[in-house]
Amino acid sequence: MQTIVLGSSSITRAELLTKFGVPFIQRDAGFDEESLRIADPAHFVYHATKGKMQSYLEQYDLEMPVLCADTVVTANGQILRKAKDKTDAKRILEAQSGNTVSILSCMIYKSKTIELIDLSTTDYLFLPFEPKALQDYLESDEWKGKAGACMVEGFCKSYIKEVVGLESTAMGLSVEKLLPFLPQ
Ligand SMILES: Nc1nc2c(ncn2[C@@H]2O[C@H](COP(=O)(O)OP(=O)(O)OP(=O)(O)O)[C@@H](O)[C@H]2O)c(=O)[nH]1
Repeated sequence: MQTIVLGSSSITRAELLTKFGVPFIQRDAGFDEESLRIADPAHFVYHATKGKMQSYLEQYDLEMPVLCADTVVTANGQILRKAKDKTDAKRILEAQSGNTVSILSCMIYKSKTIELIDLSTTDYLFLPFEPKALQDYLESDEWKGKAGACMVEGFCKSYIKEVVGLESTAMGLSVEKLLPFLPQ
């Protein structure tokens, strides 16, 4: 399979590509999502991904195909981004405890011949987070750099009562949907 560029600084996205056997190099696309003033989660995650791709293409050519992505978590109609600090992480996680949470991931894959845009959602119904476990998670700092301070494969896993959608989407990259389009 041809090597692609992961235009993202995300460790989790790198781990997902590795898990699915996709050869890649990693470059930060260098786009500041904080510049976006968009309230709708789907619009936000699409324009953030588009911004990352545009920023990448201002710096690099398409000799190698490139993949950019963005992820947001929503609960009660609010966008829950990355937590600024532990207090913010507590607020964001408490908004998800015992609640229905949607995690939206958009990805744009671009080569010389094709462009794929995918926006997928994974919906969770979480049981209430146990207060001591939540406090331990907050102390762990594992929530840092994660949309919604959420780790569906980690802290949140034991609280999943119902799920509809891919785990990879919830972790930041719907790899299964990309695989059929990757050059062999
Ligand atoms: N491990 C883990 N990471 C998650 C989960 N949900 C979201 N993330 C990560 O949270 C981050 C969301 O922030 P983004 O702004 O989309 O991406 P980023 O990490 O800042 O990286 P860039 O693509 O360079 O912007 C991504 O790295 C996702 O992979 C999860 O359930 N588990």
